[in-house]
Amino acid sequence: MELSKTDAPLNILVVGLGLIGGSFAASLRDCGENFHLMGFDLRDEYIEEAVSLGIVSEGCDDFESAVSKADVIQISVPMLAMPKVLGQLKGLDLNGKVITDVGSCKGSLVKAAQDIFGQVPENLVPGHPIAGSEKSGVTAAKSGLFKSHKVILTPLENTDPSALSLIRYLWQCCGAQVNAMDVQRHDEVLAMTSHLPHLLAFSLVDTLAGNPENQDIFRYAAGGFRDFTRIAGSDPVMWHDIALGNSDAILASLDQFSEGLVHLRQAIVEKDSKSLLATFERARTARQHFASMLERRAYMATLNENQGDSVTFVAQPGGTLKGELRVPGDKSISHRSIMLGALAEGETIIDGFLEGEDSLATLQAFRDMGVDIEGPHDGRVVIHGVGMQGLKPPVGPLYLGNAGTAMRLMAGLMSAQRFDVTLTGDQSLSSRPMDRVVNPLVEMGAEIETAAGGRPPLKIKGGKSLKGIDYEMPMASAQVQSCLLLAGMYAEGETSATAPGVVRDHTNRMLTGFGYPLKVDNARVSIQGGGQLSSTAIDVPGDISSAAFFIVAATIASGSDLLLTHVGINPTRTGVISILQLMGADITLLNEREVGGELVADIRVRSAILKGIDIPLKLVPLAIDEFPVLFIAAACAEGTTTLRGAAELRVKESDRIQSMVDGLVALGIDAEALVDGMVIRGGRPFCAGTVDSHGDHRIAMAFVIASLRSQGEVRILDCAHVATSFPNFVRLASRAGLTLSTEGIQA
Ligand SMILES: O=C(O)C1=C[C@@H](OP(=O)(O)O)[C@@H](O)[C@H](O)C1
Ligand SMILES: C=C(OP(=O)(O)O)C(=O)O
Repeated sequence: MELSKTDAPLNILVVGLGLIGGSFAASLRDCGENFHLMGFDLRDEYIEEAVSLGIVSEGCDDFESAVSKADVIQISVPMLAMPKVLGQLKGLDLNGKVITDVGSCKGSLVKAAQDIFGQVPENLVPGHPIAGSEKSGVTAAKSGLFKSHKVILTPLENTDPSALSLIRYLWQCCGAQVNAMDVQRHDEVLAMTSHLPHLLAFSLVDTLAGNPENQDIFRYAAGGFRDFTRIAGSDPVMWHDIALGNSDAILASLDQFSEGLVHLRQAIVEKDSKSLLATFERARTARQHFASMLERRAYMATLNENQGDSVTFVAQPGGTLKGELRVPGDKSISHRSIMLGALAEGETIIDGFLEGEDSLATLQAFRDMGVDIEGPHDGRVVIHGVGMQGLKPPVGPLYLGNAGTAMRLMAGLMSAQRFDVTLTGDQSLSSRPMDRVVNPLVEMGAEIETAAGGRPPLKIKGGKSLKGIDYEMPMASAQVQSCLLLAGMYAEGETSATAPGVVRDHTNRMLTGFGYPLKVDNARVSIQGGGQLSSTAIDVPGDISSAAFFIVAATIASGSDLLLTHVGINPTRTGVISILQLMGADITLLNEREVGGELVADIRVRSAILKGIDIPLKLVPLAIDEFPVLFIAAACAEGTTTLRGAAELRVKESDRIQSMVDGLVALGIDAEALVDGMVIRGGRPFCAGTVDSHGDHRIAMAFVIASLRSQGEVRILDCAHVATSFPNFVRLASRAGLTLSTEGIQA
């Protein structure tokens, strides 16, 4: 049924003028469309109130005549009263009308409709708005209650598509985000996310209220009690109906919860600190992960909802870098350590793990697939590996936040599992190309559905047998090569991936560390399927990509002398050092050593006068993540610096060529974008100004470094994502000698 383009209004009858029914009517009244809103309720005073508040324009006390006038009938009565209303509707002419409801349990509604009508009518669209309040009644009704809230519709196979689109449209008019879901899935999900917490709140308050000390308990109840029990003020009749209406799913989730509680109790009895800390930490990270997943944005931004993504860095001009710093763990190695540790037999202990959002997203994804992971606690993570075939199907999509590495590498692993998986990410990741991994994986026998243009989400079918391929990669990407090697562990025969040039080789090194053999022949890496991984200990060195900001900082800030300790100097990652040395930088590697298969050194940097260069093509993949800050170095160098062969920069967390050119120009630098690089004519100071990081962590940090040579304050917008790779950047930068503050929330 389409909304007609005639002047006649659409007649909408709301049956049950409580909080939800009243708010539905009020929201439609205010949306500017041509609706005639009618209200029916068994309580006359509710009808009168709804009319006098202007929530409906017609109060109806005769059900039959109200239904005869209605085009849409919205049933908003308590769950257990639904069958009665459906029974009354059965005897009436419902031709051309659309019926919908707002009940919290869809299974019982569908069953009642089946019992009453013989089969669920095609024009019945079951619905459930995920919004409410602990207040009830028509006086609590509020236009805007559903704005930006989710509404779940659970159409059946025989549901009339035009009825479904009309109901979808009405909820959209209320400002809601409408999703469709299977009836059973809806009830299971809601049992866990809504029904269980409500029952717990009711039960806790009831238990404490029965305590003889209750006066004092309630008088001194602090924030935790208030937060936890707010929903115990909800409508008892409604929750009685829900408890009985969705009893199977609720009992299952209550049992699961009770099991967790018994565990927790036991840990306290036994003074088992390890178990208590592990539970609390798992819960805390999961809470942060879910919060940002729901918002599809950075964790830090969700910590303070009022600030949204609007974290601004404010960097004051000048500064000198002195002393010693240790940057956080390597992001590439951290991702891989979780993946291989999870699939290994036995316990893998990781030290120096990067507690940044990207690697935490990988960690959470493996927890979601049933892997028991302790920590991170001061960089230590303990993974109880489940073996090559031990992952379990996750209950929902795996959310990978901002992390391209996580999505591309996991695409390889997930293509070989027995179950279906969907990989999703935030706005930035959702716009990055995935066909570079999807195409060869499909060639190996994987089945993967992407969104338009080969973008995420990736819907990966389980139960496929993969076959080894010999793949010539079109771009120098470690993510593509690693993805194919990981898939290759599960494929029949040999899988080879040849990169056009040198790419980072952490996967090769780590596979060797886990006892999985592979052949490396220059840029061609081959792996034989069917092997095993044996757990190991991993010491993650500091991330040279994070150290790069301070290497450039100490180079361009006069009088600096900085020591960066325990930094990974894997030769496939040191392009930034080679390029800066070609420009004249004073960088010395001290105390070079090998730690767990990776080279590590302390890096001493003293200020130097830089000159512009043509960046050698062969160094480009070895410095691919460091170009944002290298452009800052180039702006400080005398003469022209030219970069070519770096079109990959256009498909990182932002288009890093455009983001950097825009920012450099805004700060008075002569910079020009090329299709695959940039020309910078350097040697002048940056002027004061504001730049947009476009939510890209490396752009944000690069412009902080520019402030060392600026004539005034540099403001950098949209910096929350710095937490993806460098969670303590502001603290370390300030300690090293920059004057940096944040507006919004603390990074
Ligand atoms: O394999 C990895 O860990 C990474 C590879 C690089 O991406 P490409 O493979 O797209 O070059 C790099 O930019 C990314 O930050 C991490
Ligand atoms: C490109 C980067 O990471 P990813 O591809 O994992 O998002 C980066 O950290 O600069």
